[in-house]
This record gives sequence, C-alpha cells and structure tokens, in this order.
Amino acid sequence: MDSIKVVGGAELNGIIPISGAKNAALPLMIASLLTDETLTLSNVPRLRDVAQLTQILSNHGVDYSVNGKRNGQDELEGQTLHLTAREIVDTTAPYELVSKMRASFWVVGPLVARMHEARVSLPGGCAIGTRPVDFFIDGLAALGADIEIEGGYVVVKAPGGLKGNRVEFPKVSVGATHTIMMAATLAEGETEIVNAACEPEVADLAACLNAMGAQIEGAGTSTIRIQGVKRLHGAHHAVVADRIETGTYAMAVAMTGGDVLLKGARADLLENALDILRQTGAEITETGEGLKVYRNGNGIQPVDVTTEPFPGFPTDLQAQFMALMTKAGGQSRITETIFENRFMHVQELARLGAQISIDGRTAVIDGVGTLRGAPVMATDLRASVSLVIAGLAAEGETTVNRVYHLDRGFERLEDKLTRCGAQIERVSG
Ligand SMILES: CC(=O)N[C@H]1[C@@H](OP(=O)(O)OP(=O)(O)OC[C@H]2O[C@@H](n3ccc(=O)[nH]c3=O)[C@H](O)[C@@H]2O)O[C@H](CO)[C@@H](O)[C@@H]1O
Ligand SMILES: C=C(OP(=O)(O)O)C(=O)O
Repeated sequence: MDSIKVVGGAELNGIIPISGAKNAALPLMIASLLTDETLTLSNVPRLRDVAQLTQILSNHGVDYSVNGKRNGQDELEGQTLHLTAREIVDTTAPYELVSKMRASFWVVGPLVARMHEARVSLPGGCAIGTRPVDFFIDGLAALGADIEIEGGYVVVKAPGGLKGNRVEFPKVSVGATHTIMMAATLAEGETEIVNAACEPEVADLAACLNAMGAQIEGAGTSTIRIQGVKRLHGAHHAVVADRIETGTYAMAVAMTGGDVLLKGARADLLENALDILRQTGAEITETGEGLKVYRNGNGIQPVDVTTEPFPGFPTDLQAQFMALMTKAGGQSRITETIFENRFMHVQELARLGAQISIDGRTAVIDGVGTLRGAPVMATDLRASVSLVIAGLAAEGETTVNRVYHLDRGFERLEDKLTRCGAQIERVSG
C-alpha cells in the first residue's frame, strides 16, 4: 500500500487550485438516477470515491463518459462527467460496492422515487462513529414507503409511488437531507423537510435538481419545500468548490507559514472556520481569484473550537485544526459534537510529539514548540491529511502510511503541495 513521505520545515508559497467538492459531486452524480436524460457535471474532482460511485451507478444501468482536458500550462481542470440512466436495470446496490463508501447509500432515494423499489446494503465510509441510517428510513417511511431490513440490506417498497409529506429530522443530517430531497422531487404533492442540513453541498444539489426540472425552495436553510413533479430532465451543472480542501490548505499555510492563493476558493462557504483561523494569527483575504492565506513567522494563537453543522465549524476540518493547535503557544480545546469517534488522529499526532489528552468529546491540546517527524498511520480521510499537515510543520521526515484514505478526498495532494515548496512524495508500496 502507498505511503506519503514528508520532510517538514518548508514554508508554503504559491498557488493551489481548489477542486470541485467531493461531498457535492457524490450526491450530484447520484441525482443522475432520477432522469432518463443525460446529466452533465463539470468540475468533478478526480478521486477514488468518484470512481467508486461510477461503478455503483453503472451497476444500476447508468452509462457514463469522462472528458478531462488540460487547462493552461500547469493546472488540470476538473473532469466533466456525462451520466445517463436511460433505464434502471437493477435496483439493488450490493454490499461489495456500498460498504466502501457512505454516500453510495444515498442511491436509495432516487431509486425508490423512480422505480418505486430499492434494495441497498447498509453503508460503509470513514470509521468515525456508528453512523446509523434511521433518519433515512423514517424519512422514506413518512413519504409512504414500506421498509424492512433483511440480511444487511435496507429493502424499500412504494408500489404506488412516494407521497409528499412533512419530514422532520431529530438531528441535522447531510446525507438524509440529500436523500429525502432527491426522493421528494418525484413524489406526489409537497414535501417539507424540517431541520434540514444547511451545508452548501445541499444547496448545490438543489440547484442542480432545479435545473433538471425539480421544484425545490429553501435549500441552504433549515426548511426545504419540494413540490413533486412527474419527471426530471437532463441538465448541466458545475460542482461547487471544495470548502474542506480550502480549509485544509489554509490550515497548512497557517501552520508552516507562507503565502498561498487558494484559487477558486469561496469564503462564503467557510466563514466560521476562516474567522477561527484569523484568530490563530493567519491573515486571510478575498481576492477576485480566490482566497489568499498568509502567515508570517509569529506564533500560532491557541483558539477553542466546537464542531457544528453548517454554518458552524465543520467536523471535516476538526483533525486539521487539531494539527495546527499542536504548535500553538498555549492550550486549546476542540470539542467534536457530530461524530462520537472522530479523534483517531490524536494518538498518531502524539507520535510527532503533540501533547493531547481526551476528556469525553473534548480534546485538550497543549501546544509544543517543535514537532518531530515519525512514521504514522492514516486512519480516515481527514485524519490522514491532518498528519500530512503536521508532517509539513515537523522537523525531519514523517511517513504517513495507509494513504488510500487520502485518495478518496484530496485530488493531486502531493502535486499541489510540491508546487508550493513542500517536500512531499508518494512512495509506492
Ligand atoms: C459524503 C459526505 O457528504 N459526507 C459528509 C456527511 O456525512 P453524513 O451525511 O454521513 O453525515 P450526517 O450529517 O448524516 O451525520 C450527522 C450526524 O447524524 C447522525 N445520523 C445521521 C443519519 C441517520 O440516519 N442517523 C443519525 O443518527 C450521524 O451519526 C452523525 O452523528 O456529513 C458529515 C457531517 O457534516 C461529514 O462529516 C461528511 O464528510
Ligand atoms: C467523513 C467523510 O466522508 P464519508 O462521509 O464519505 O465517510 C469526509 O468526507 O470527511
């Protein structure tokens, strides 16, 4: 299995192009199941999860083609996917495919909406907590589906089609919001989703669905109203910029020092995290091209953070922020409220010399002057990149093992960092 070798100590200077968001691209690709016409998605990142999802969609009968093209001299434009689900040939999403990626479970919504039945394996994804699917089941039941769990599969039937209804989630769920919103587009009558996720990826999906002929209002707020329509048609949609990739590189610069333009990044997708980063001492400015992140040699200020649904501080940046805090000039506390087991990076950061203790859902970090390179193990996607960031700011060599997680969510990571002066390379194993 590949590993990534980082020799720390270099500042980051230059331009990092921000890719399309993985967490927007995946539900957008799944939306192709809702129509027999072609859905064209541009700015799709080249990632393992995207490739994996094309396999899952093919299994249902989706034809797809990919057009990557060079843009300028040194920058790869995101790929354009053409997805056509002329006919759904199989309404089962098998364990072998779904267990590799959480988002693949979301096919359940479009499949039931269009085919009135689906049989989808319980999902996998990052091991960051128990990650149940009860909100999906209750939401689809509210839309009139009969649901049973049989042999690890969620079996959903709605012989007369789905019927619009009020669906109130007990807790904000991005995936359940995507799924019920997609399902409701083809349901009869109106659906109201209450306590919906407000994440930008939900608004991005709604914009695409509306371009396909859906009638959705309020996406991006906590109440979404969907008026069901008889059919959806093809459309073209560009995937929104990746706010987690943006925040990750901003934190890397805040940690190593330097001056980097995050090209194509959007501040409005990340306000809270950018405010927090500014409090640590980083200077962040919006330019016509994206976001500029600058930090001079001054010390990193400790800042307390609690993860929250959007617009709060994202759980997907928690590990990266913890890496930054390991070198702060004092104590900080990071509280994780979304997933119950998302501190797997703590023991790995400790190998580099970080001082972190865990008190329930809160990690207490005592900043140290110096981190020292060491071999570490990547445990999940964002944890993996937190170790890369820490390695960039550590003295000596850090080897991050088991990096396949990184390939799920960071497009051309080594390339983007190398161009900014980092000493980082992939070692094939
Ligand atoms: C592919 C993708 O977009 N993944 C993101 C998505 O994951 P995902 O959509 O899986 O995360 P959710 O928003 O659903 O999870 C939020 C919380 O709700 C709980 N829950 C969820 C569904 C359910 O049926 N029952 C239940 O209890 C979860 O266990 C968790 O505690 O949002 C997370 C929270 O921003 C991000 O960390 C992930 O990167
Ligand atoms: C947790 C993540 O992904 P997934 O929901 O696919 O496991 C993530 O993107 O950080």
